[in-house]
Formats: sequence, structure tokens, C-alpha cells
Amino acid sequence: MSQNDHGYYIKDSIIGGQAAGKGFFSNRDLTSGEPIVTIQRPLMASLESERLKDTCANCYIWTEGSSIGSRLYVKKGITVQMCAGCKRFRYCSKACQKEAWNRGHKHECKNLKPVADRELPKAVLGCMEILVRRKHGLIDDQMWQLLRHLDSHIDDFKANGNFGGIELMARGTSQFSATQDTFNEDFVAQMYARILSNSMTLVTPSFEPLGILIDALLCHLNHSCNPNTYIVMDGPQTQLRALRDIKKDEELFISYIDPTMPLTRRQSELQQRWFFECKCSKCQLGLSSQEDEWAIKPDTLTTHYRKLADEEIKRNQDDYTGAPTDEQRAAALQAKVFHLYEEVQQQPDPAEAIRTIEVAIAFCTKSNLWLAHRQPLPALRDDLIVNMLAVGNYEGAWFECAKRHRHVILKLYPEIHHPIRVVQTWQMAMLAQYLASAGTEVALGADMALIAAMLINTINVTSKMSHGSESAFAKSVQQKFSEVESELLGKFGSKDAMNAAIQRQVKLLSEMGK
Ligand SMILES: C[S@@+](CC[C@H](N)C(=O)[O-])C[C@H]1O[C@@H](n2cnc3c(N)ncnc32)[C@H](O)[C@@H]1O
Repeated sequence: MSQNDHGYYIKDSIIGGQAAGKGFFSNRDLTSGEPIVTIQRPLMASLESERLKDTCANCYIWTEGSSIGSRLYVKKGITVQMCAGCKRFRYCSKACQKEAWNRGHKHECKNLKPVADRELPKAVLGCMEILVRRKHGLIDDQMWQLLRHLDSHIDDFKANGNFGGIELMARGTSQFSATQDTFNEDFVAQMYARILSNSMTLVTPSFEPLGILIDALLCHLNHSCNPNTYIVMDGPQTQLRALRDIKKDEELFISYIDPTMPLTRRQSELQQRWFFECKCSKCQLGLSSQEDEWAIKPDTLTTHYRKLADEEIKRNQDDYTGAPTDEQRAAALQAKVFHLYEEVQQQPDPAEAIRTIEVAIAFCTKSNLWLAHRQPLPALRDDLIVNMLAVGNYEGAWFECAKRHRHVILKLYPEIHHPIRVVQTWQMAMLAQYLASAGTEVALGADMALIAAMLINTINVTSKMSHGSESAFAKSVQQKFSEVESELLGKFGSKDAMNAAIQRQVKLLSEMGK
């Protein structure tokens, strides 16, 4: 058992009666929102191909892609310049370029030059970085041993038929990194497989995905669909924080996946990517957790939807056995909606995406089966908001935000500082502010500036818990709060008058989300 004074220790873990390798445990009582581990920079982080074009490869500032002013933690006018050597990585400043150069880029830049116009997957680039840095003495023995002890799941990759692809990628990785003299092909294939099965998603402070990261310490965190901690990022700084109060010696869990998905989706994603059957406290509830709750009993489906479900079952016969049951019908309708949801993820045109989302949402509501918090309905609504903002339908996006605020957020993210709850509420606040500045009359009697102020006031408290008061995100919220407060105080004359006016908007906000 390795002990330390950071709030955690690592030891063997048993989850739902099955061995789960090593895991993190708390070495004292922890309070909700408390930081547990802070890593200044993970061992390796690698950007998606698309993000290489607009994101600093050192501090991971994403310069583009803002959803209506909610990314105020990004300095205005910031741009990235391409490395003149490799023509692949971009940096937001000379200082960032220098830091990356000294961290190891100087040993790979010239090798990447001949393949400048070739797209290389993030895992290949990440694996190259690790091999090059170790070859040149830039990863110490202790970190290297931790990394080497991570499970590569090679046998699982062999069993699922993906090992051939791994060998191919590993060959390219060896060649492009010019490390064949130091590591043999088997070793590189194992390292590549370790990256695939142990990496986490690199995200912005507002949870937009940027790429992957590997950290040999954080990789020891096991998964639960009912996690008691979460990871938040602030550029390269990666922090593990408590989602709830945690007792000494409890295991610390993060969620590797979206834990709001129904049981079968969660299980199959965990099995496919991490090769285990989840027996966490939520999975042990089977179909009786809120993620698998339907609005009506499947045996009360209308004839129309029963017929549609039977057609789906017939079309996908291999997935079902015996005569259709009511539960199978509900599962078939769910599979159909997930299919539409997956179509939306591949759709680059926002107007087309909106059309598909509206079909899927109408299917959920007209079948009467879906509760507002049952997936993929909330995920479809999130995508609807993003795509409506992309086409400039700010009012439409507002009403979807109001519905999410009223029906979904409290249910899926009950903790006041749940980072997704904080970020979604912040997006909504910034949208309200935009509508106020545009003078849009959203609803009779609605004062969008006051609604924005009310939401910003809440987030000003909760973002300090979710992200930490020193984070760029919480600081940008604090700054916005001060601006809004002084503006409104000027208008209302006193805090009491301002708060009374805000209170009158609370009911209206709820009504807008009906
Ligand atoms: C990132 S590693 C976590 C650390 C791992 N336990 C170890 O000892 O290296 C991911 C692997 O841990 C195991 N694991 C994580 N969460 C689990 C869970 N809830 N139940 C069973 N195994 C789990 C699986 O083998 C998974 O592929």
C-alpha cells in the first residue's frame, strides 16, 4: 500500500466482489468540492487533429469554437502560430513554444517534418512523445515504472480483433519517432495499447473535448457510474476533486463514461473500451436506477409505437430473441433514438443536425415513453442548444436552456457544484446576457439582464467549489459577477431593491422552461 499526505493512497481494489486491480482511496475524511490531487501537467497530452489547428499544444488554450461568450477564461484576440519545423503543433506564445521544445519537442520536430501533411492519430502522436522523451532521458525511472505497470490489455485487444490495427500503428510510431534503436516493436505495441486503454479525455475548463492525456498516477483511478470525485482541467493543470463528502478509506472513483446513460449503454461502452463488467453501486441496481426509468409502463405504448417497435425488432432480429416483449419494444425504440443521436454526432452542418435532433425529440415525446432526464433526450437537447447557437437562433437556444434548467440539470447533476451543472448554468447565464444586450423580448415581463445576474450570482459561488477559486474559470465568473453587480446596483440604487427585482424573475424563468 503506498501512503502519502495528499488525501489519498493506492491499494488493491475490489468492486462489487470482483478484483479491479489497483485503486485510489482517501486517507482522511474529504468534503464536497475539496481538491484531492493536483497535477501541474500530465505526463502526456495529445490533441485531436482538428484541435491541432486552433489550440496551443503547450497550454491547451482553445482559441476558437466558443459557444456564445461563455469561454471568458480565454483571453480576447489570442491566436496560435505553427511550429516552422514540424508544421504540426501550434503555440499561443514564444514562452509556450519554448516550454514544449524543452519538454521534448526538440527531439521529435525534425522527425515529424517529412510527414507534415499526413494526419497522425492523437494516440500515435502521444505515444511518439512518450518514447522520444524516455529515449532522451526526459521521463525519470519512477514515472517510467508506473507507466510500464499499467495494464496494456493486449490479450483483450487480441480477443476483440483490434490487435492488428495496434501493431500497424505501433510500427508507424516507431518509425516516425526514430526510436527503433531503443524500443522493439512488441514494446511499442504494448505502450500504444496502454495509451488506448488508460488515457482520459483532455478537456477545456468548460468540458469541450480537446484530445487525450495519460498520467501514470491518475491512471490508477477506477471507474464508477456513481462517482464520488471528478476531474477538472485548467490548461495543463489537472485536478481531482470531491463530488461529495467522502469518508476516510473509501475508494475514490471517477466516471470514465457519461454515467447518465442507461445500464446497457454504460456496460457495453465500458466492456468495449476498458474490458470490464461494471459492478458499481449504480449498475447493481440493474434497471431500477433513474437512468432506466420510463415515463409510462412499456405495456401501455400506443398501437402506433408498438407497431414501430415491432418493425425495429424485425429489422434487427439478431439483437432480440423470442416473440417481442414490451420491454424489448421499449429497448427497440430506445435503440432507434440512439441511432438518430449518433447520426447527429457525425453531422457537420448545424441546420441538418437540428432537423435530425427535432425528429428524434419528437419521437421521444410523442411515444410518451421518455422522461426529460432519460437519455438520449438530454444529450439531444444539449446538441440542439449548440447547433441553434451555431445558426444564430439565440431565442430558440434560450428556451431549450430554460427547459434543461427546469427539468434536467437538478435530476442528472444533483450536487450544486457538479462541474457539468455549473458549466451548463454558466452557458445559460451568458446567453441571457446576450439576449439582454440585444434587447430581445423573450417573454412578457422577462428581464434577461436580471435573469443573467441571478444565474451568475449562483455560479459565482458554485464555480469556486467545482473548479477551485484560483482556476481561470472561477476567476472569469468572479470578474463577470463584479461587473454585473455594479451595473445593477447603479440601476436599482441598493442591494435590497436589486434582489427583490431578481426574485420576481425566478418564477418567470421556471415558466419559460415548461
Ligand atoms: C485506468 S485503469 C484503472 C487502474 C487499474 N485498476 C490498475 O490497477 O491499473 C482501468 C482499468 O481498471 C479496471 N477497472 C476500473 N474500474 C473498474 C470497475 N468499476 N470494475 C472492474 N474493473 C475496473 C479495468 O481493468 C480497467 O480497464
